[in-house]
Amino acid sequence: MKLKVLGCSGGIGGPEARTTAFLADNDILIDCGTGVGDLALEELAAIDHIFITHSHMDHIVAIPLIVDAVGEMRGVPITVHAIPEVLRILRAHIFNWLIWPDFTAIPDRRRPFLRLQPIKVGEDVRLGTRTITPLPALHSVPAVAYRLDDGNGQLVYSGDTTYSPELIAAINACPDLRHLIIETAFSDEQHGLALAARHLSPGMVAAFLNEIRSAPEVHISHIKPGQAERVMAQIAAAGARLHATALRQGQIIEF
Ligand SMILES: Nc1ncnc2c1ncn2[C@@H]1O[C@@H]2COP(=O)(O)O[C@H]2[C@H]1O
Repeated sequence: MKLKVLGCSGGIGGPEARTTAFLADNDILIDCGTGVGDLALEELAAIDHIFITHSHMDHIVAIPLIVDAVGEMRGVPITVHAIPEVLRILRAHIFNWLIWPDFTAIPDRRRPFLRLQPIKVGEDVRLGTRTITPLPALHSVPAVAYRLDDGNGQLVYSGDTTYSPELIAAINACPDLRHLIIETAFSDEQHGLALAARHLSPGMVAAFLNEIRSAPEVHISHIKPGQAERVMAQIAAAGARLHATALRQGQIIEF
């Protein structure tokens, strides 16, 4: 599988700071932040599936815009996969005819532009040779991480999470973990905010990484704008067993 980082910043602020979205091959999005806005219309029209970690704006903002942009061009709906709590929030607060039209009923309910598909933690979703599995995460709103597997080892993406023994256990259950994309939203000076907003700080991510029993490449994502150097230096200084590098917008991970 080929994963292209369209955005991996914890916020906006110039062309290098797009919010989270990963393009898997050419037809699957994992999260749907502002990074999606850089795709051409033809690339947007090729997206059949969108997997969402949680309902926060920086991870969902492009869903309504994609559906409107390419709905007419496609013969089949775009399917948004998420846990039921997240789908309820999208229905109530986004596709409610007030913030955005309800594209699950456009042009009509039998052949809509958008389909909302509930998923469950631990249950595989198979798309051809690819398997995508939601894993437990712990954030300020209901959230999941994802495991991606195309038969050549696994990649785990944490989504937004604070320290989670359940996620650590799920990561340690991966038989051949090649890549771990893990968030570190805030610096150690903002540890209190990291706890309040249920994110990770460098000290917490080092403790998290020390619990991982395999040896994946570790990529740090979701650093808040302007904090990248400080956060990466603090992670290095924490001396975790696993070395970590900052995930870059535009980076391609193949596994
Ligand atoms: N007390 C708070 N709880 C949660 N989020 C907060 C709080 N104060 C500020 N925020 C910000 O609101 C943001 C919402 O998206 P994030 O979870 O990425 O990161 C969060 C923080 O940057």
